Amino acid sequence: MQTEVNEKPRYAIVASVQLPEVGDVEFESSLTELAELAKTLGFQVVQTFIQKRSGFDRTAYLGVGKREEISHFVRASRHDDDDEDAPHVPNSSAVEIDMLLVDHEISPSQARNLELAVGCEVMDRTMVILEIFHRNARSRAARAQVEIARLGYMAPRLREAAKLAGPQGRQRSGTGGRGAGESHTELDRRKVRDRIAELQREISAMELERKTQRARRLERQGQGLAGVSLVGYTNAGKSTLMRALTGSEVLVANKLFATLDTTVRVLHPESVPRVLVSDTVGFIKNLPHGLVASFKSTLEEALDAALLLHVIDASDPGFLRQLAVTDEVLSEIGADEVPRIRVFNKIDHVGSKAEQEAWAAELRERYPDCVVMSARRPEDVAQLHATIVAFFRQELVEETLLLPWSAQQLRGEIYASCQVLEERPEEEGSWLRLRGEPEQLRRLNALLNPGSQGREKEYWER
Ligand SMILES: Nc1nc2c(ncn2[C@@H]2O[C@H](COP(=O)(O)OP(=O)(O)OP(=O)(O)O)[C@@H](O)[C@H]2O)c(=O)[nH]1
Ligand SMILES: [Mg+2]
Repeated sequence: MQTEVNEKPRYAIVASVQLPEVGDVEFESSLTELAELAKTLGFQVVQTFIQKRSGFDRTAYLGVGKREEISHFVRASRHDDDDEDAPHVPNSSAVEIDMLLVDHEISPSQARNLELAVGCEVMDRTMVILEIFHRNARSRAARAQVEIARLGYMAPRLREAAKLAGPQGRQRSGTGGRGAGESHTELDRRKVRDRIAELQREISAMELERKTQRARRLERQGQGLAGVSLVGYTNAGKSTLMRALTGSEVLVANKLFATLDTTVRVLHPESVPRVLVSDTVGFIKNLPHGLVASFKSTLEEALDAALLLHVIDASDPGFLRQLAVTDEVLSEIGADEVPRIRVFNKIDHVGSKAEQEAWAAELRERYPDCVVMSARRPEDVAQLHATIVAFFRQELVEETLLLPWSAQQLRGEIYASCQVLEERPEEEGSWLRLRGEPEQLRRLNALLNPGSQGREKEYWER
């Protein structure tokens, strides 16, 4: 795993093209987000260059004039004294720029041309996100998934580098004398393909293991799908809520994509039926496609859930866009059918008490069944806990069952999965008046009366 060797701050500049169909608010919030993402990678953004264009420049994303402006800025930041062209750019002398971040995904050749034009490394939005995922992935499965996405992204870029380097420039691409550029590219391509296949096999094996574990867990819980998933945009507060709702120690961090694996815990204080809460990976605008695909399995837990809590940062000016992105991704992974409660979190972070109240009222009006809360207020968390429990209770039905003395091993499961409203011991066993999920009551019925009504009769007649 990558350790942060270089603690020295690194300085970056950001560039973005504003297309005519993109409004100022959306454009700005995307840039702010990119700066946050950059911060997560240890970069400090010192300058932003924007250009309004009807489309991206085909060769190098930005137009010629903007490329030159940036190139001057970068050179000036390096105090390049030999460079008589190097202009005096105000404020540029304080730090040395070593990265240009671009707020779109650009093609390998655009990236390459842009690098040559501005004189420093270029990273596009996709690469930035992939890099964060790469650093934060913890479990074997998440690491493999991220590696596949990275390889998919890097492969055409390696080819581009080799192509541009050509036979004479091979040392530039760092390949060393290993045959002609072309065959080297071929070799790389095969290596990448093989590695992806290998990773995919690993993931399949892990998935199988996970499925078995999940089945076993569900079996043990004996309660079908009483699960809640916390989903939502990155940094919305999902893990914080998970912690508050389950009393567990999951990673909470004020950085993007702190959580990359799904964790599952039991709702605490425990309820009847027991509810499992899972925390999931955060969503983001333009999630690289390789990641959407590879994280589907991580998000599968979300699809298992009977209820989704869509957590939204109510204090973020860009919350509408974030909400829409989450809705889109959920729909892409086929989660439209799962009941959903919108949870507007971080209301404590909205300004004065009066502003918080006004904003909460507005949200409640706009989204009638939503919850507005702060994960930092225990009373709000208790309220959310109650909302979750109520959701699962509304589905419950009542039934009276006989638990024969010979089937006492089921007692634990019954008490864990149903509310026992009344218990009346009789000669043949205990009569239990239960409230539980219809599915679970059917299951208990089948266990207590295996196969047929006849058996049930036997109990009576014995
Ligand atoms: N003020 C305030 N801060 C909160 C609240 N909930 C969470 N936070 C903070 O928001 C930051 C992000 O919280 P997380 O719980 O890690 O967010 P997440 O949604 O799990 O983020 P990812 O794992 O990156 O998707 C942390 O610094 C939390 O302390 C809240 O209700 N109010
Ligand atoms: Mg998290």
